[in-house]
Amino acid sequence: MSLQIRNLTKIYGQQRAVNNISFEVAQGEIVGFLGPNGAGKSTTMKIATCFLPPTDGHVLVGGFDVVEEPMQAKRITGYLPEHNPLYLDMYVHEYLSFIGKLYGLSGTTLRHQVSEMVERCGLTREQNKKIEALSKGYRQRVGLAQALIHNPKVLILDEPTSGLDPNQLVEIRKLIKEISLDKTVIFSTHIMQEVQALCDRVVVINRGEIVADDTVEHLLQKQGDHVVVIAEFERGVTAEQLQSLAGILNVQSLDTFKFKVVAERGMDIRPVLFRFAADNNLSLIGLKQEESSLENIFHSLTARPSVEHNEN
Ligand SMILES: Nc1ncnc2c1ncn2[C@@H]1O[C@H](COP(=O)(O)OP(=O)(O)OP(=O)(O)O)[C@@H](O)[C@H]1O
Repeated sequence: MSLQIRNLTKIYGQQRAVNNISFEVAQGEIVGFLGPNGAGKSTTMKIATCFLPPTDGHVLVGGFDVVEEPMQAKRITGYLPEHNPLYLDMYVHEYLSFIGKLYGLSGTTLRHQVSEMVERCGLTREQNKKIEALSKGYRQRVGLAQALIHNPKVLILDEPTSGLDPNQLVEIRKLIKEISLDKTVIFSTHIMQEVQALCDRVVVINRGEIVADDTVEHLLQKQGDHVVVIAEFERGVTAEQLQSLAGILNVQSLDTFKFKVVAERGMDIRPVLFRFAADNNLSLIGLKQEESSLENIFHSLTARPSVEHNEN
């Protein structure tokens, strides 16, 4: 079952938080939803899970429109909201049963689903504890277990690994990978290794607009079309001077005398910069070629200063 976002817009008061975005997550795909703080990820996810109405556009979950057919859409959707809200007074087992009942499960089916989720999410030893007594990582597991209790076909996870320690991070990622095998999954994150570890595709949103929708492999290849060098001089150089050197496509100022220099693939611009420094009697105090990485791609796609869209 797929998730389709079609020309979706959300306006809060004066602010256009999501601006006419469209993308699709196909059945069986795991898609990473990336973007800087305030880009519109949670808003999109809240609309896709029927927690917020859209201002305009449509979201279809397994073909069901979340505004026209919310009950059908919710039945096949599992949602882990940002900050993982839980009833801390409840016991793990009791809480999962409660959520299962909300989804209409009862009797043997309910008992079976609760035990299965307790086991799959590694909660066997914790199931009789109160949620308030659990560590952050185990609370996150409870959050995932509740999202999965009704065996949803579509999983929507909002920052499922935020705030976890490195060990828990690896475990929760492994768990997401396992449970995702037969599901359509979209999850938001700020961690690029996570995207590389888990995703088939990434959708990047910036200031409410989609700025990339591609496979991780493609994005890395695209960045590989250019060579990026960070050059730092001791004094007296301008971006314009560097820009005028042969073979250089673009120069971005990072600090007073520190620059990000972009050239075409296959060209080593380090000797050019070195000669420029020697000819002008300048000291070059740093010269480093950057590896292509998702971090760099994310940065270049979303680096513009955050300006809020206003409706007037
Ligand atoms: N209920 C609300 N009322 C008014 N503005 C809101 C509301 N919820 C979100 N916003 C604004 O909409 C924009 C998008 O917020 P959203 O929470 O969707 O971003 P996000 O990409 O999930 O960010 P983060 O990575 O920080 O969680 C932000 O500028 C935010 O302040």
